[in-house]
Amino acid sequence: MARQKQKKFAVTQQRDYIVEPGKEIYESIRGQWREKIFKNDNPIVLELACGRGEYSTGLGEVYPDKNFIGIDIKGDRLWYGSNVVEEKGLKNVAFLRCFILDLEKFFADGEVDEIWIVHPDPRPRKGDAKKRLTHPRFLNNYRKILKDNGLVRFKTDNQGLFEYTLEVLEEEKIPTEVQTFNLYEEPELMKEHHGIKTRYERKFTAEGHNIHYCRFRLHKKDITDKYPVHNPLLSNIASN
Ligand SMILES: C[S@@+](CC[C@H](N)C(=O)[O-])C[C@H]1O[C@@H](n2cnc3c(N)ncnc32)[C@H](O)[C@@H]1O
Repeated sequence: MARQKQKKFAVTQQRDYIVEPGKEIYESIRGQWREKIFKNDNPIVLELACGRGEYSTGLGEVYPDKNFIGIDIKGDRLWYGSNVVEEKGLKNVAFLRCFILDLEKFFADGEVDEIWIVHPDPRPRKGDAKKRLTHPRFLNNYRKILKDNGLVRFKTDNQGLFEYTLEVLEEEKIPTEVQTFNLYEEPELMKEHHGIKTRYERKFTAEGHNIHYCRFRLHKKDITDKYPVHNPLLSNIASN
């Protein structure tokens, strides 16, 4: 019932900082986030698979001199996060509703300074490896929108996904700056998270899962044409 109400609210109320299908700005925002949404020149940080966007709103409060964009395909979750933005009066937090593989349609080359990937779906089936957000084809896409040497932070409760990610990074010759299988035992690394725990993290820790965390940097020189490129001028946004 509450979920239905939220969806109705989402289509009836306009919020300028939510970029979603049906809005004119949806197709013209590429390369213009600072100018059109944030009206400043500050760094842009993405939270991928953001759900309710706890990192965007939490970090947005801690770092008023950075811009945060929570990205997810599920609109009702973004609307939950947008209520937090309204309550806290945050001017540096926005949301984008799109598929993560389509990031290139919405961000220009080098427009993004940093990426957080927070508890994405683990996709444990072998045949689903291509859908994992740390599969090389996703890393390739992140390289295109990140500035050179841009930072990626990855957090998951899922040991299989974490091990898979470390394997991918090793194969791609991407060194991790830090990595831990139990973040909660690393007080220095915990500081980077500012006490923020997402809805899924609270659920997973209550079930006794450890939280895994690593960060690494991606270089433009490693962009490959091995994976199909989304051309924002050619692809149809509605065809997701
Ligand atoms: C397990 S939930 C985690 C949500 C949130 N980060 C948290 O920790 O509470 C994974 C989220 O990723 C989103 N998601 C999964 N694959 C996606 C994709 N390819 N593009 C956009 N969103 C995606 C889902 O809609 C879902 O909200």
